Amino acid sequence: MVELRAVQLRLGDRHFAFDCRIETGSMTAIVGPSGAGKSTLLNLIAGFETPSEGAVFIDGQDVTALHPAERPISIVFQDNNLFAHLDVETNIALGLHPALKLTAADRERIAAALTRVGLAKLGHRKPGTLSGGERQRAAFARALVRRKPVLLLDEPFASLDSDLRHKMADLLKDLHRETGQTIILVSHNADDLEQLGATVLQVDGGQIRND
Ligand SMILES: Nc1ncnc2c1ncn2[C@@H]1O[C@H](COP(=O)(O)OP(=O)(O)OP(=O)(O)O)[C@@H](O)[C@H]1O
Repeated sequence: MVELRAVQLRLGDRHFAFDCRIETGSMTAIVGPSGAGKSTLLNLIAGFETPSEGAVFIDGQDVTALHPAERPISIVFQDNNLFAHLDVETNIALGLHPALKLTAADRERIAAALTRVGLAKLGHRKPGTLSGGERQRAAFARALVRRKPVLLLDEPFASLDSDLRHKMADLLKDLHRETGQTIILVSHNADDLEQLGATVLQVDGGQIRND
């Protein structure tokens, strides 16, 4: 499970205090008003923010001092963090092996992930030549090949039209069923959450709301 134990964090004049458990294998949606602290909660789990007090555990391991790359997670963020100078395929390959030493099986996995997100023909394009939705799908494909125990997504469907939103939500559901990963996402969209059947974690004023 993913656990935040008495975590405290200050960013500017904002104070965050999180204490919660997210069950292993669950699909959990972090919801709440703008500025509530949803992305901050995700950043604490990912390791982009470090608590001033308390600890973050993932599957029983204290990861509080670990760099994001050392944590058993993959991430899809709003800005989809793709490298602009590398083509889509290479961006995805980096999710598998930072040194890019790919086997034939790795290449097959990359091709399969691209096909699954509907980008089979765009593997050789640079992110700058793709639409926002295509970039988001490429970031999703990278998370697909990594297969870490925890998948974090911040507004993963934000720049997709409603048709594609549905398809990607279905894909996420299939992935969840197949891999049993713990999936934690931030979403503002009630339709997406209903479609995903996600367990809801309410954040407000920098804390978890328990009602
Ligand atoms: N580095 C920072 N320095 C100062 N304030 C920050 C910093 N990072 C975030 N904040 C503030 O903390 C609050 C929570 O931010 P966060 O991004 O977690 O909210 P959110 O719930 O994800 O909001 P949204 O739905 O609008 O994306 C916001 O008021 C934000 O301005």
